[in-house]
Order: sequence, then structure tokens, then C-alpha cells
Amino acid sequence: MPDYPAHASPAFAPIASPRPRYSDRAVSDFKLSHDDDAAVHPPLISPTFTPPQTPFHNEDGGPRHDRQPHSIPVASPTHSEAEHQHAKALPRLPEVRCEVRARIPTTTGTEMFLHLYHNNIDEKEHLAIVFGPNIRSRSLDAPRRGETERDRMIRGAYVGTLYPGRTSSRVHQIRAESGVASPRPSASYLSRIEGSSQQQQTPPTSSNSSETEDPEIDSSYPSELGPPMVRIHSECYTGETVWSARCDCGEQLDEAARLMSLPAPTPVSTPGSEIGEHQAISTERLPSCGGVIIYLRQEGRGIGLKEKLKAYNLQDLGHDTMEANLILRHPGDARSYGLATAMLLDLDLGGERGIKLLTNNPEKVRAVEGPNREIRVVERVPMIPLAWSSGGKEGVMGPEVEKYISTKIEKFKHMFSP
Ligand SMILES: Nc1nc2c(ncn2[C@@H]2O[C@H](COP(=O)(O)OP(=O)(O)OP(=O)(O)O)[C@@H](O)[C@H]2O)c(=O)[nH]1
Repeated sequence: MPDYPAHASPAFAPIASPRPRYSDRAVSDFKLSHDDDAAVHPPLISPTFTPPQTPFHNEDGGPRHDRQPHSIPVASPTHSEAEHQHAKALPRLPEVRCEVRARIPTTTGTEMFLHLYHNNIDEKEHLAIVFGPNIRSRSLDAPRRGETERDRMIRGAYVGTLYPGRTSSRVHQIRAESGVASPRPSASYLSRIEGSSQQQQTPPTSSNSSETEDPEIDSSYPSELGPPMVRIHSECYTGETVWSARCDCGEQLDEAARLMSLPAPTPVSTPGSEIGEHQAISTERLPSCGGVIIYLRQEGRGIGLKEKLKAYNLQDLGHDTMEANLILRHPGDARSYGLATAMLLDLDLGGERGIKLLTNNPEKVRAVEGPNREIRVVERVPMIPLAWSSGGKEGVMGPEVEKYISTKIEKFKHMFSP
């Protein structure tokens, strides 16, 4: 698979290469104290935090781009931890509905499906970036009053692929019209459809009731792939769009997408049984492990872009990211994750099987589980900065990002160990 491009446009100088350390500039140009940078603030990402040879290196010492996620089991919370978690979590989950979904071919060759959500607690358009064919939104697939098949296709509630002239959102119906038999629906699909049809506000729009039994809408994530990978990512305009090297948000987004695009393990099928046949059909189509990035519009750890830019000025005046927020009378971290929990449930990722969460942030691990552990984080994959895993050959580098990451470790207690 080709490398993910840096979040900067290819037309720009590579952010993903060692960043110049101002060697051509006089210190006096920048600092009133005339002190040498390193003498006053030694690099904080010391070898203590930076494994000299990580599992992410090739034998020749170069970075490995085929590296697999290195996950760590997450223990179930104890009773007292769970109470603590409930105190912090929202008492009720927000209501969410996926309004539209569209296929996005990407510059790496991997396709993903962008899902846009509305909710009942803010006006923002939160997103789910879905990789692989096995994760579907229940609220998107549910029939809506008065809609036509064309309406369903326009809002993305179709199965398979769109093409000029397609008339039905269901592959099942297209097959029937062309005389090709459809596989029988799985038992799990039928039981779920029965449950969800009780919640539907409107009956199916078609007179053909077998449409709702289309087995190709079965979103069951194949059990042989293990818990699906999930990243909960907060918007960072500066790091993802305008090439900021103050943080590593852009490369974290790239890395999550890369991991979710890795080829799936060899499919296991059990031919002969009804469900086995269906599993074989699903896994044959697997282009990647898949997973979902929940992209929350919580810019600047929830304080918004305007306040984050003020915080950057405070950081240039010598404060760290937490102090800057507090000086501006914001919490160190103003985010919540109830929307992420609700979106993951809508994507059918709740329940015992759990999820594999890509994060270093202990607060995310706790909070995404929801007030009643609707979502279970059973594994955690640390997000190691590319500069560390490449031994300083790639990734975002510089004094600002070093300070940003060291503050995460020291004050926000982020866990960077693989
Ligand atoms: N207030 C503030 N926010 C920042 C600063 N730098 C980056 N951010 C925001 O921090 C957030 C980073 O979010 P994430 O990458 O999802 O999460 P995280 O808490 O770093 O945890 P990980 O899952 O381990 O990456 C984004 O909303 C950024 O806009 C800063 O200096 N001040």
C-alpha cells in the first residue's frame, strides 16, 4: 500500500521530514533573553520517552510503513472506577442520526465512506469516517417516511456500489430483477431487523417486504477480525489543514487511516451452514481490516479555534498547553465523548465484543464507554509520534510539538508506551 501523504498538500515542503531547528537564525531574533533554546529548555522528548529502537523500525533502522497496530488489553474498570467514570460521563447519551453517507476514494487508493451525523445537543456536523464494508449506520439504513429509492441512494442508504442508471438502493432487488438469486439472510441479521423495525417510525416504503430482509445490509463485523479499530479524533484545523508543527494531530489522523486500511487477515469461512455461507461472502469482499474514525468538531480540545489561537500566543509567552487554557478561563480539556459513544452504537459497535481504541488519552478510554458501558474498550493501541518511531527521520518535529507532547505526558497523563 502506498504511504499516506503528510496532511500537508504534496505541493508544500514536507512537514513529515525533520524540521529545521532555526540553525540559520540568530537566537536574538526571537528571544529577548538571548539564551540558547536548548540551554534553557532542553528537548523534552528525551530517550526516556523515545525508545531508541522500536518495533516500528526495519532491520536497517529505517521506519516501517507496513507496521501493524500494537495493541494492549484494557482491563474492565473496578466498581469504584466505574462510579468515578459515571460521575464524569453524561447521564444520558445524546441522540444521533446519520443524515448522509458518501463514498470517498482517497489519494492513497483506499476508499472510505464519510458519514455525516446530526444530534440533539449541538448544531455541529460530526463525522464518522468508515473503512471497510462491515460497518453500517442503523439510522442511515432505516427507512424514512415518503422517500423513494432514488432518495435513499442520494442520502447514501444503498448497498453495494452506485453506478449510472441504478434504480434501487438494494442489491437484492437488482439481482431479483435480473434473475440472479440472492443469498439467504443470516439469522443474526433477521433477528436485528425484527428489533429495529419496532423502533422505525415509518414502514418500509416498498410494497415488497422482502426488501428489508436484504442480507447485504447485514453490518455484522466479522468475528475473525477481532474487535474493530476505532479512533476518536478531535478537530484540529491548524494541525490538519494549515500544516502546523505545534501538534501531531494531522499525522495521527493519517496513521489511524493507514492502520484501518491495512489488508485484512486471511478470511476464515465455514461453508455449508447458512451463516457460514454469508460470512464467506462478507469476508471475500474485505479490502482492509476496516474501522472507524469518529471525527468530533471539538476544535482546540473543545475551546474553539479563536481561543486556541490565543492559547498559542500564551504558549509563545512561555506557558504550556494546560496553563494557557486555564489562563483563558477554560478547563485544561473541555471535551466530552457522549456523541462518540452514541455514534459508535449507531454503527453497531456496542456490546461484548468491544472495540480496539487508538489513543494515548486515558480520559477517552474511560469516557467513550458511556454511562452504562454501552461501548467496551477491550484493547488500546498507543499512537506513537512518527518522529519517535522513525528515529527522527519523519514526523512533526520542533520545540513546540516537543513541549505539546511532554505536557500531555506530564499533566494530562497520556500513555505513550507501546
Ligand atoms: N487548547 C488547545 N488545544 C490544542 C492544542 N494543540 C492541539 N489542540 C487540540 O487538541 C485536540 C487533540 O485531539 P486528539 O488528537 O483527538 O486527542 P488527544 O487528547 O491528543 O489524544 P490521543 O487520542 O492520544 O491523540 C484537537 O482538538 C486539537 O485542536 C493547544 O495547544 N491548545
